[in-house]
Amino acid sequence: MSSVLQETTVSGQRAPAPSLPPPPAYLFPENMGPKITWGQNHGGQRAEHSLTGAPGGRPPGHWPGHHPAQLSTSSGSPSTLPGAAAAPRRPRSPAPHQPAPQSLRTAQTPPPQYRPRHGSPGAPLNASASAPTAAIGRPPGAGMRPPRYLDLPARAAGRAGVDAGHREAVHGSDQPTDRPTDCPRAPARRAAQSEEGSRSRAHAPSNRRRARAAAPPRWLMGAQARKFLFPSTYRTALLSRRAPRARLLTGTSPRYRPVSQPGGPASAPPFGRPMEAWRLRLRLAPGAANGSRAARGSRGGIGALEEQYSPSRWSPRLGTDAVIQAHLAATAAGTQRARDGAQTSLHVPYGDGEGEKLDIYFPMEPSGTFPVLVYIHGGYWQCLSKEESGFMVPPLVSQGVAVVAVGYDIAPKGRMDTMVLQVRRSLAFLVEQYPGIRGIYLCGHSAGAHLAAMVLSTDWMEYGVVLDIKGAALVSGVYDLEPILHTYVNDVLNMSWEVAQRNSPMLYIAPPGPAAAACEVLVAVAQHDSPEFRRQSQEYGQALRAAGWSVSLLDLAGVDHFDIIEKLSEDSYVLTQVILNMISRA
Ligand SMILES: Nc1ccccc1C(=O)C[C@H](N)C(=O)O
Repeated sequence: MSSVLQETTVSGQRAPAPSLPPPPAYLFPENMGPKITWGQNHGGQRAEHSLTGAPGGRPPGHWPGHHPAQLSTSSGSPSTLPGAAAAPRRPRSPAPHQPAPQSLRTAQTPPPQYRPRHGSPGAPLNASASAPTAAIGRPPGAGMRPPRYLDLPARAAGRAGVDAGHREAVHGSDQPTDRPTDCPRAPARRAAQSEEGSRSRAHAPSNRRRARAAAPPRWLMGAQARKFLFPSTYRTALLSRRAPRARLLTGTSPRYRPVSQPGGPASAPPFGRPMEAWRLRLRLAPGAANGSRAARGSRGGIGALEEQYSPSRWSPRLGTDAVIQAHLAATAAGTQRARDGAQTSLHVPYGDGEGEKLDIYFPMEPSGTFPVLVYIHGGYWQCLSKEESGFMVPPLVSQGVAVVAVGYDIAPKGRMDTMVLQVRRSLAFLVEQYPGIRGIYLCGHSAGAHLAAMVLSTDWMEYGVVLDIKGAALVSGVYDLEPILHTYVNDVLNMSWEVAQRNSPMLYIAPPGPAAAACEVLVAVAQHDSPEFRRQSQEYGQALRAAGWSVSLLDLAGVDHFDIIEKLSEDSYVLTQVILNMISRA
């Protein structure tokens, strides 16, 4: 691979959309004024190899509203992925779905009139490594480094404008983006619809009635699905209702022994230990109990953690709800296109369970044997399905690679242990049933990257097969589940601390076995993933490498948590090319 260091991100500037009827502001609190993007320079990063632009020769700004694909990788050393502490976010577009004239500009610094909404995208992945507060008050012999994610307040110091961004998000004069769309197969939502569908609609506000003509009404959805899919809308309600999570978790985890609650007796720390500084950060600021946003918000503690684990809040492209809707739409449409264009075997059962099915997309010109890319979808273990998991098929099948989209039982039906087991079993099934497979490659996104990483740490003896995974692309994944316990994501997953531990690939990194010695692992993360997601990828990649795996860390510029994977539907996307390269090299 040639060695070209990227210099600048060229960005498209969107014009303000023509005036649209104003929606109730509370529906879309995240959408703010005109959108400007700016890029970042990864100079100074030790990059073994890197790519710039679209391999297909498309001009910068080819993807509507996207940066040209850029990638910098670091495969030779456990170096830090480049951050972009100086690169602020662009404010919201009033109508992101409007065609955007691409006036190109390069910018190293943000225009002064724009404040970052969530601080620094692409913040250095190791920003907290030297946080001096980390060790304060640690009891002697505890021998335990506080989890990095609890350094959020310290790291938030570099996130100028977070609070301001929140205030703006809540009180700003917002403009509509897209209507809410559905997660087409989300069981929680389906159940909610059948359960509530017969209720009278007379109580629906009239503005929602209008939206109903084209989209299922959000008030018919179950609370969990609503919260998950429309985080910005739900957030306000959530803040006023929910008990502080730190309190809910107390006692469940040895690493999370209760801290004294606000107003509680500070002089009587639980378990007779002095209170540790990092635990104190789990305390909600005074006033949290009455649900004030300022108290629970983004200044640290649980509020900051939830923000870090809400990928939609970090996208510079679209508002929180809109980016999720766009993701659901893009993945579903892409899958439909793939099914129309490829030879398939759909809904092949790999187990007895209803959800234990997989879709196979065969290569265009099948030869006797072919490599297979097994795709494991994301959706925070509670959304999406294999029905939205074929969008990356066309560029792969045209190059002689089969694709298998694995279905698994998402929460609440599926528990974490079950999901991991199901995905592992699907792999065992494949090698048993299809001896023609010439090499298995994994690709997982987000929660799917977590599951793929768990597959990497499988002892296949237990499954009675010899499984030779030749490569894995782990895209924007979560590899340590413990922080998830403290966020809304666990409301549906309901993981205990033990479950989170035994399903954290970060804690089960074994040296590659003889079969895995040649396995190449790509750990990819988006520039506009949250610092926590970026940290997780970096630390997992480094840990794998330290254990002897062959790892490439990929920091993809100009993409967020969602389009980092959506764009696998494009031949010219840099990650598509990297994956195809990985497969052809083996
Ligand atoms: N990964 C997803 C895939 C599909 C639909 C939603 C998600 C989310 O992660 C939603 C999360 N509540 C967020 O704030 O981004």
